Amino acid sequence: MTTELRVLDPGEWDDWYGTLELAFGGVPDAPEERRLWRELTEHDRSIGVWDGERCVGTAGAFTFRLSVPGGAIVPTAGVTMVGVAATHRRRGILTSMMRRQLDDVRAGGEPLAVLTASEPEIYGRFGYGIGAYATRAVIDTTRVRLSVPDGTDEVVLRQADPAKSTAEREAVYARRVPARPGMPARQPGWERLPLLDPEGERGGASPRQCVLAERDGEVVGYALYAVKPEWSYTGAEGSVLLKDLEALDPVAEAALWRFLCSIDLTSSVRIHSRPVDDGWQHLVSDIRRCAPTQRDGLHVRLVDVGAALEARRYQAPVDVVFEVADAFCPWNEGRWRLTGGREGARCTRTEEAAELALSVRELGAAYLGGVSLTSLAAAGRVRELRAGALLEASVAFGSPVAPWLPHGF
Ligand SMILES: CC(=O)SCCNC(=O)CCNC(=O)[C@H](O)C(C)(C)COP(=O)(O)OP(=O)(O)OC[C@H]1O[C@@H](n2cnc3c(N)ncnc32)[C@H](O)[C@@H]1OP(=O)(O)O
Repeated sequence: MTTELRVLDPGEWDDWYGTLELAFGGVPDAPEERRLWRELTEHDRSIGVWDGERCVGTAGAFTFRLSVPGGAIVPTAGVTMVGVAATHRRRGILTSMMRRQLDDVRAGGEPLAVLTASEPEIYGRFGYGIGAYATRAVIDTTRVRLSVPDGTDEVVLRQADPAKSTAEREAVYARRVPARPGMPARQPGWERLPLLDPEGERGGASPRQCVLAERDGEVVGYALYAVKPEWSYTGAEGSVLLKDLEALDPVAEAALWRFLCSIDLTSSVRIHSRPVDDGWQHLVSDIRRCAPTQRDGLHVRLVDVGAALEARRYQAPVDVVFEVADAFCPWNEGRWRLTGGREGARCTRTEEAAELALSVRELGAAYLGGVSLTSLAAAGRVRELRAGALLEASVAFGSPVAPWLPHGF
C-alpha cells in the first residue's frame, strides 16, 4: 500500500470530511453542523492521507488558547476530526498522522496538545494522559430539594432567545475561562458552537432554550437547555436536558439550578457533562438520587515539557527534578528541574539526580491539577526517587478548582 500524507487543500474538504463521517459510522452530519465544522476547519493545520484518489485518513487541529492552573491562557493545539477508513485500519495511518501533527505543533511553538477521545485507549501511546474528568448525573427533581444561599431570590431570571443572547452569554463565558483550568478561550466563530442544535439530534426534545440570570440589570449567568416532554399513565415525566451553564457568582449559579430543577411537567434534570467539583452537588438534599458518574474528558499532551510546566502556576513551592520518558516525542526525554510556586515557575534541563520518574503521559494527566501525582504513583506510574518529592510535587501540582472542558470539538 502506497499512501501520501499531505496538508488539506480546501477544495478536498468534502472528500476528507466524508472519510471522517464514514469512520464514525457513516451517518452524515446535519447540514448546519457540516457548515459549522467546514467554516471552523483550519485547512493549513489539517492533514489527510490519500491512497490514490481516495482519502483514507483525516486529522485536524484547532488553534486554541487553554486556561491552566493559576489563570494563564496557553497556546494549545486542539486535536480533532481523526479518522481512518475501515479498509485501511491498523496499518499505521493514525500513527503517521500523529507523528506529523506533533512535529507541526512543536514547530509552531504550542507547548500543549489536547483532545477528546472517541475511545480512551487510543491516545496514551502518543503521550496523552487524561487531564480532566466530567460528571454525568440525573437529578430526580421529584425527590431532591435544593438549599440555596441567601440572595437567590434577588436574582432575576429572564428567558431569552439563545442566538440573540450570544453577546451577554459570551461575556460571562470569557470571565469564567481563567477561573477554571481546561477551558478554551473563545476564538472567532466558536461562539456559534453552543447554538448548534440540529433538529435530527434532538431525540424528541425542544429546540435549545436559554435563561439569563441578572442582577442590577447586568447578566451574571446563563443556562442553555432543552426540555423533553414525556407522559406516563400517572402523569408528566419530562426531562430538562442541560447543555451549558456558567455564572459569575455562587448565588447566580444557585438561582439557575433552582430554575432548572423546578420547571413544571418535568421530573429530572439530565446533566451530560459538568465539572467534578460543581457546586450543584452541595445544593442538593440527596446526592444518591442524582446518580453521579465520572468519565474521561480532556486528554492532555505536553508537546514541550519545559515550556508547558513554566506556563502554569503551582499552589505551593516546588523544587523537583523529573526524569521524563517520552518515546514518541524524544525531545522531551531526560531530566528537568522545576522550581516555582504561585508567582511563576522555571523548568530547565539539568544533570542533577532525578527525584521523580514518570512518562510524559503522567505529566499530561497531572498538568491541569485534576489528577494527583500521588494517585498515579499508587498505580506504579510515578516513581519517587527522593523521599518527600512525591508529596511536594503532588501538592504543588494540585488545583483548588477542578479542570473541565465545557464543550466538545
Ligand atoms: C481526537 C479524535 O478525533 S478521536 C476520534 C478517533 N476516531 C475514531 O474513533 C473513528 C473510528 N476509528 C478509526 O478511525 C481508527 O480505528 C483509529 C483512528 C482510531 C485508529 O487508526 P489506525 O490507522 O487503525 O491506527 P494505527 O494503525 O496507527 O494504530 C496504532 C496503534 O494503536 C492501536 N489502536 C488503534 N486504534 C485503536 C482503538 N480504537 N482501540 C485500541 N487500540 C487502538 C493499534 O492497535 C496500534 O497498536 P500497536 O502500535 O500496538 O500495533
